[in-house]
Amino acid sequence: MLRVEKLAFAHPRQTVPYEFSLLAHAGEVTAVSGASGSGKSTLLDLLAGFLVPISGQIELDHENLVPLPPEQRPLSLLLQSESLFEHLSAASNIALGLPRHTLKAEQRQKIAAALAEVGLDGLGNQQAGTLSGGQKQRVALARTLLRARPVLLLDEPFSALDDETRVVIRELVRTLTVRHRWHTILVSHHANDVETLASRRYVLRDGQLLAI
Ligand SMILES: Nc1ncnc2c1ncn2[C@@H]1O[C@H](COP(=O)(O)OP(=O)(O)OP(=O)(O)O)[C@@H](O)[C@H]1O
Repeated sequence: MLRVEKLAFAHPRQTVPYEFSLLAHAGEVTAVSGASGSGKSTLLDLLAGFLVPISGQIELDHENLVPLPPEQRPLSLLLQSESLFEHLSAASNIALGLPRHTLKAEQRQKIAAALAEVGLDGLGNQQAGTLSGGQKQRVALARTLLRARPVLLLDEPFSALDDETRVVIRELVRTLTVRHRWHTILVSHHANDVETLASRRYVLRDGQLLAI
């Protein structure tokens, strides 16, 4: 379980600090919605370690994550339009999720398995810049698979997709979350995404997360 407890933070000139508390379970999508400027990105930045809290806890299965720098935190971040290296192949982008010392044969096998799992069989050699928006999100999810980190942070991950692709990628996120027991935190303005995916929901209002 991911437990955020009274995590406090204030931006410069912010008079009343945020105080975030949240529970997210393995194998479930936990949604956070809220008005523009309510602090959703601030929450994700705190979880990812890009911002340092004043006080409070972030615990994953009782391990305190607050002292860990971003690269050592057991989480992956997936954004609206994924930052792939466009000149590299899909497979090379996915390989970035593997530890550096991984042997070539093992790399090939793991990349092929990840490509198959996200429905991109046979597209490993295609240059990332030539993939569709949905295919790019699949590549990003495949990279996340290989990173094998138990927390997935999603920041409006479906916003750049057309309606049909959105439904398919949403289902893929759900399937992978359940299969790999990820603690998936979805930040979204879209009621439909929240309705269809989330087991737990919070709304960010007046600097706090309210369970709804
Ligand atoms: N570096 C900063 N310095 C000062 N204030 C900041 C900084 N970053 C964000 N803020 C302010 O903190 C508040 C929350 O911003 P944040 O980006 O977390 O909101 P959000 O809910 O993600 O908004 P949106 O949905 O529009 O992306 C806003 O009022 C914003 O102006």
